[in-house]
Amino acid sequence: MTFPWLKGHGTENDFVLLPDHDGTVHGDLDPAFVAALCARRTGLGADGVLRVVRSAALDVPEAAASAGEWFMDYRNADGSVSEMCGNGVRVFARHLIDAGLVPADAPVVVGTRDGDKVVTVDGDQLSVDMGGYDVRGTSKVEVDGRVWEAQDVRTGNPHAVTFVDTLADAGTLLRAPSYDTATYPDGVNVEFVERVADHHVAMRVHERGSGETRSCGTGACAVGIATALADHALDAAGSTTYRVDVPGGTLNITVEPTRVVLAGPARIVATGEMEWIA
Ligand SMILES: N[C@@H](CCC[C@H](N)C(=O)O)C(=O)O
Repeated sequence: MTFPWLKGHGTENDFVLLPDHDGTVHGDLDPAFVAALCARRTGLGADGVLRVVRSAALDVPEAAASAGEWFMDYRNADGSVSEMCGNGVRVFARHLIDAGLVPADAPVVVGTRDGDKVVTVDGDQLSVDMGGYDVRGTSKVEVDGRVWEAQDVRTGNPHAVTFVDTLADAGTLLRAPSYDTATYPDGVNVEFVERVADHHVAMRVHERGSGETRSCGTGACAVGIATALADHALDAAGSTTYRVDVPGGTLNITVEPTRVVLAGPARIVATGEMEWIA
């Protein structure tokens, strides 16, 4: 059986897109198949999979509640499900526009397991209103025997944001940092943040289900929120913007009291028809 696929990325957080408009091609999307597709040496290689499916064709409550025609069925590289992917939803919207599945001149509503997200396009920048966030307490994360305090920030999915002197402190990140399983019973994405200048930071991330990646949109939002709060930077209008450099590029994060907006480039780089024979 052959089926369509695309490859895309947002600041080098890369995805295989699987158009499955009526949910008839990939069934429930087998986690083992996702992991095989994403494998860097033996598959196509990706940080995750974005299944492109009509909300009406997917039997999950968030799809039933969505006002958007299209639902981003997101999976991590190990096949696990996550609630949200900030870079993924921007790449997803890029595809919908390029493929003529939505009008190019209007905001794109995308259903996700974290609720509907609205993506707008301005030149090569795609911005997504990520909606509300939740700042909780702190816990510890550990890498190679070094322990840091981490801020618990929820941007649809769980994040532990750690400020370090230099990003090299995070070591090779070949294995997941240790974290407090009572705080994060479902696992966590861990961000390491180095200050660069006023309203400008750099980060590395170890993603739950995908390992170290070159960028993480929800993670950059969590970093923007944690840094803005640490800096008491919300201005009189209650809004501030941080530049967040990731290994794969630059994202801009606007933090407001009740929502966060993620902006950056998102590209489709290849498209084709696949026969999976592995
Ligand atoms: N890279 C994504 C986040 C993907 C989900 C994450 N690994 C999780 O399990 O929560 C992004 O751009 O936000």
